[in-house]
Parts: sequence; C-alpha cells; structure tokens
Amino acid sequence: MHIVHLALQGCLRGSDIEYGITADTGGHIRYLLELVEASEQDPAIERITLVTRAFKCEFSKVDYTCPVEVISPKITLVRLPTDNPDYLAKEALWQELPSFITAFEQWLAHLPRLPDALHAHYADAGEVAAEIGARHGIAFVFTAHSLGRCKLKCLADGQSSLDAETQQTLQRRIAFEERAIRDATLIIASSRDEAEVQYADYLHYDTGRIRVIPPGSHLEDFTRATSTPAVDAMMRPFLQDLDKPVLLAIARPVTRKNLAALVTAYGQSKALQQCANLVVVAGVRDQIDALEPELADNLHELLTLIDDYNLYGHVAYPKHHAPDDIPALYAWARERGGVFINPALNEPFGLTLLEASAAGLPLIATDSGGPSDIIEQCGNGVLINPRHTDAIIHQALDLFQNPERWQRMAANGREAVKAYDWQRHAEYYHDLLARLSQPEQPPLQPQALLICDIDNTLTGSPDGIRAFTRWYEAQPTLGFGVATGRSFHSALSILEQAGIPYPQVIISSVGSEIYYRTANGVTYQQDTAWSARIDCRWQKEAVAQALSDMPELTPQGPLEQRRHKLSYFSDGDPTLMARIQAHLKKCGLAATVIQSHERYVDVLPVEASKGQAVEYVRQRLEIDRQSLYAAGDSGNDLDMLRSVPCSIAVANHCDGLLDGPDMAHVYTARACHAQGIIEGVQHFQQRRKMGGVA
Ligand SMILES: O=c1ccn([C@@H]2O[C@H](COP(=O)(O)OP(=O)(O)O[C@H]3O[C@H](CO)[C@@H](O)[C@H](O)[C@H]3O)[C@@H](O)[C@H]2O)c(=O)[nH]1
Ligand SMILES: O=P(O)(O)OC[C@H]1O[C@](O)(CO)[C@@H](O)[C@@H]1O
Repeated sequence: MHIVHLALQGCLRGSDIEYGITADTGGHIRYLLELVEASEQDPAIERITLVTRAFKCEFSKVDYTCPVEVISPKITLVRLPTDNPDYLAKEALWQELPSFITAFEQWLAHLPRLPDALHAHYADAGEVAAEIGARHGIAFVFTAHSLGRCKLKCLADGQSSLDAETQQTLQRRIAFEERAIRDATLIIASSRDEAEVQYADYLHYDTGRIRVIPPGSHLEDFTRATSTPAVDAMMRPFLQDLDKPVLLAIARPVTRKNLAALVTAYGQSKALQQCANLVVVAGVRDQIDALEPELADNLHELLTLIDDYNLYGHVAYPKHHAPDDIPALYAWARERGGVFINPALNEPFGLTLLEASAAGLPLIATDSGGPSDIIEQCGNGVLINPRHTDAIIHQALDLFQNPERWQRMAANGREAVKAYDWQRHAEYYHDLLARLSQPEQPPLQPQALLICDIDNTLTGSPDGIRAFTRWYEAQPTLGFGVATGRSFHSALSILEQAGIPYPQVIISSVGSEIYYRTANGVTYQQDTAWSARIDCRWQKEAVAQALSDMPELTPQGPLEQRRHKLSYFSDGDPTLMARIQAHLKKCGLAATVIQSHERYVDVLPVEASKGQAVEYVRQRLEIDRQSLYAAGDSGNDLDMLRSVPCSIAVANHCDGLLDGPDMAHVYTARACHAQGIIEGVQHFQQRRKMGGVA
C-alpha cells in the first residue's frame, strides 16, 4: 500500500524539528512523524510519502526548499513549490492552495499509479484533498488536528468582539473544514471529545464517518528519561532555588495556549510561589521580535507579567531547547515533585499530556477539549476552567501540598498512558485503510440477527471473546449488532480494544441512536428516521430542568449527555425510577426511565429504549421475529430481553434481571459473558431445528 500524507503548514522535516519556531510547528508535525514511523513497521505498507510546501525563510538555518528528503527506505518527504516562495503562516496559506494543487497534480501524474490512500492533515490540506479527490475520484482520510469553529468559540468567549481579519481568516478555514468533513471518506479523531463535541459543530458532521483512534507517544523516551546537565544549564540563569518543585508548561506561545493566564495565576499566589517554581517552555527563539507577530505578542505579554508580578528568580522561560531536551525537562520536573499544566483555552487533544503522564507527572489541564478524555482514561489529574486563575492556584497548591495524591496520580498516569500506543494506532488505521481500498460489499441482508449488549455481556472474558469471534465467523447468514448504553464512539472503541468484529448495526446510547455499517465495511450511517421518530415528544431541556429538582440525581459527565439521552448517577434506591416518573408526570412531561447497575439512571424519549430500537431494526431489516436473538446482563437490557422471544441472559446477569413474570421465556445461560451468548443462540437454533416453538 502507498499512503500519501498531505501536511502543508509549519516547518516539516524528517528529524530535529524546531518545535515552536513558528506558530504552526507543533503537535501535528510530531503526530505525523510518529504515525509514519509506526506505519512503516507494517510489511503491508510499501511506501509512505509526506507532501508539504517548499519555502525559503530567514528564521532558520535549515533548507526547507530541498525538494526531496529521504527519511527512511520507505518514507520520503516531498516539498512542492508554490507561487510565493516564502514561509507563510497557516492564515496566509489559502492564497497558495491553487498553485499547490497544480504542483501536487503534476507530482501525482509522475507516479506509476495513484496512491492507495490520501490522508490530509489540517484544514488547508483537507481543501487540497477534497479538490484532488473530486477531480480524480480518490477517497481521502481527514485529520483536523484543531478545528476552526472551536478556536473561534474559545477566542470569542474571552472578548466582546474579534477583529475583522481574525474572523475572516477563521471563516475561510471553517469553509475548508466544512468541505473536507463533507467529502472525506473517513475522519480520524484523537478523542471522543473531538468526535462527539468538536466536529459536531459542523454542518456536515456525520458521526458514522468518524473513528476515534488516539495517538501514541514515544513513551519509552519519557518513561526512561532522567534530567540532564543541559536542563540544569537551561534553568540556572532563571531560578534562585533549583531544587524547588516545578509547575511545568510546554506549549507554543500562541493565544489559544493561554500561557498568560498561567503566569497571572502564579503571580497572584504568594503561596504557590513559595512552594514551586514556574517553568514555561514556549518554543525556541533567537530574537522575540523576529518571530511571527502572534508568538512575539504572547512572549511580550509573558515578560510583562513576570515583571509586573516581580517573579524574577521564580520563573524560567528558556530561549532554546532541542527535541531531545523535552523528555529531560519532564524528568527534571518529576525529580522535583513537579506538576504539568496545560491551561489552553481549548486543546483539541494534547500530546504534551501523554508525554507528561509517561514521565510520571500529575496533570492540571483545561476542561475544554481532549484532556478530559486523557484524564478520565488515566486518572492522573484534574480539569480546570482555563479562564479561572483561582482554580489553577487551588489545584496546583493541592497537588504540591498533598504528596499522597501526587504519588497516586503520578503512578496512575505512568501505567494508564501505556494504552496510547502508536503501534496499536497504526494497526487499527491500516486495517481501516485496507478495508476502504477493497471493493464495496452489497448491503446487509441477513436471515437472522443477533443483538448483544456490550459491557459484561460481550466483554468480560478475553477467552469468551475469542470463542465468540471464531463462532461468529462460521455463521454466514447471521447478522450481528450491539445494543449499548455507550455512545457510538465509545462502543466502537471498546469493541476495537476487545478485538470484537465490527457490528453491522450499532444501537447506542440506550437505544436512542441507531447506526448501520455501510458498504465500505468501515463507516456507519445514522438512522435519521429513528432520531426523528423519537424526537417528536421529547422535551430534553424541560426534562433536565425538572430532574434538577431531585438532589439524589447527579448528572454524569458532558459526553454522556446526548440529544436524546440524559444520564445521571444515583444512590441506587429501588424506588427511584417510580419517583422520577411521578415527578415528570407532575411536571407534565413523559420519558422512559432506565436504571442499571444500581448507580446509573438514563432518561430517554418515551419511544426510545433498547427494546424499542431492536424491534425497529428488526422490521427495517425484515427479520422474522423468531430469527432475532438478543443477549444482555443488566437493567438497561430488560425491555429488550422482555420483548424479544429468543432472549439470552448471560450467567453473570444482575439487577434482578429475570425476576419479573414476563421474563420466563428468557434463556439463562450457564456460561458467563460471550460464551453465554454462543450457548444461548445455539440453544434457540437447536430448538428451532427440532421444530420447537421459540
Ligand atoms: O516549545 C515547545 C512546544 C511544544 N513542543 C512539543 O510539540 C508538541 C505539541 O503538541 P500538542 O501539545 O499536542 O499541541 P499542538 O502543537 O497545539 O498540536 C495540535 O495537534 C496535536 C496533534 O493532533 C493535538 O494534540 C493538539 O491538541 C493540537 O493543538 C509536543 O510534543 C511538545 O512536546 C516542543 O517540543 N517544544
Ligand atoms: O489552534 P490553531 O490555530 O488551529 O492551531 C493549530 C496548530 O497546531 C498545529 O498542530 C501545530 O503543529 C498546526 O496544525 C496548527 O498550526
């Protein structure tokens, strides 16, 4: 397979990246280089080409006009010239897109055959890929890295109005993104937040074409790192007490990274100054005023704040560092009981959080964007509102003054971050690309359909999953779907992690959303008729308002709240469901209320539940009632198992699932988890063969 990656911005080269030398030389470059390094390990990948723009510049000694750079035997970097030969910031690149497209077409014309996959990084490359894709009928993959609508929102939040030029630049970028999102065959997001919140602001948002594949990080570099004399030398000119704990930030000095708020918070708190130094690694520079205006303005602001708060001797802001110094910087902070902070107004994902976690530092991070996913997964930090300096102060003091909490978070992070692995990313990514390059399959028309709950039904036993996968492969006429309380992306992630085949149908968010796998075998299409059907009597805001009167209900995190689902934690009181129903009735509202695993309460439109969604899918796929199997284990499976004649409760079922008189038809498997599903389906198949009534 030949994969072509398009990435136009910043100073891209094969090694020794000058991170932060321009506003656009940052995370997308690290992401891309580490992705291709993992990608080339796969023998199925014959060739990888990175295509970028050639430019001249005065700020670096590197030759960024060199047309071809061989990075490894499989990976080549190609620089294409455009009309303007000079370095241009991403905001000005749009002018060069027509000439870049022409140069790219000429380059493509010299290839023996078109690439198997085209992958565009960031809005501008997305525009090129959409144009080339349309002209040549090439499918493409899009990764935004950062989205204009989120940036617009977070910049606009802080000010009464944005200047006209910024508005115009962002609107132009958003138009490119809209086109890329509309035309891309597949979109790769790094986090659930990106997939479910950040992309959701776009007109052409289509969840089913997005896959969440978290990036990795060269963990070993950070886990093994120790501080070096170079880091000591970097800090010595700045800090009075080199041994104090450290509050460390590493980010390009752009407005979105909000480094000024960090220095302000530090300046406001004498207590924080007493217990820790502040280290801000904000790119590299020779002369501040020779940098791009945004970088220079932000650095001037930092220097002014340091001066205003008289922080000399307490804050370090080194001028230079090499890529190799970065792991040593985290290690230097760890050796001093440090904490890593990312106070960005919005962080689409946040590679620095992975790096800091691997290096053993607890995190304080913005509550806007990808960090919430990372911290939820790793349990190694706290989220803060980046506009509240008192929250930064409070959380930093708490971590510095509570060594047990520090230890626990540092240990959690080191362990959990192992899940962010480029090799795994590459395997998943290649599998998707390989499927996309195969001819499309005819639409699904199974003769029978098995719908399974995921958690503790399909999952729970790795041996069971292996047995299930083998067994399912030998059932050519049996369709397979899942019905889960998880969101669509959360469901796909757990299935991928567990090695379960991609289902043909995904009923997610407790039956309030339905997706069908499309003919390319990779992407999904949402059933909008189902959404419209359950929407008609649903008054989400009013229901949420009414339930806010019930103190025993605590809302679950923002990602669990969906257009047609409100989710809460509860104390598990068995009378709660009835009380919620009564309260809603009193308020003139109606909803389906579902309690599971005692703690969880989901409130849905009246027409939505797993059972009603399964019946809808059965009719839509024209499956005979006796050829539909459903398997589950807990409270939110109850109405599905109750209504499907061939239902299976796995042996590890809970929530008194089979207590009701209307559950007598349910087959109770002797085996737990996925083995129980196989046992149940075989039971019904056998019974059918013998002519019994199911
Ligand atoms: O002075 C600096 C500043 C940054 N870095 C490195 O540059 C990378 C920065 O990546 P990240 O923290 O992810 O931020 P961005 O540069 O803003 O990257 C964009 O692209 C990334 C990859 O998709 C996403 O994780 C980000 O959220 C998105 O803003 C990290 O490896 C840093 O260690 C340096 O080496 N030196
Ligand atoms: O917030 P913004 O301006 O979209 O910035 C994202 C920037 O981050 C990067 O990943 C930096 O490498 C670039 O894609 C882009 O220049």
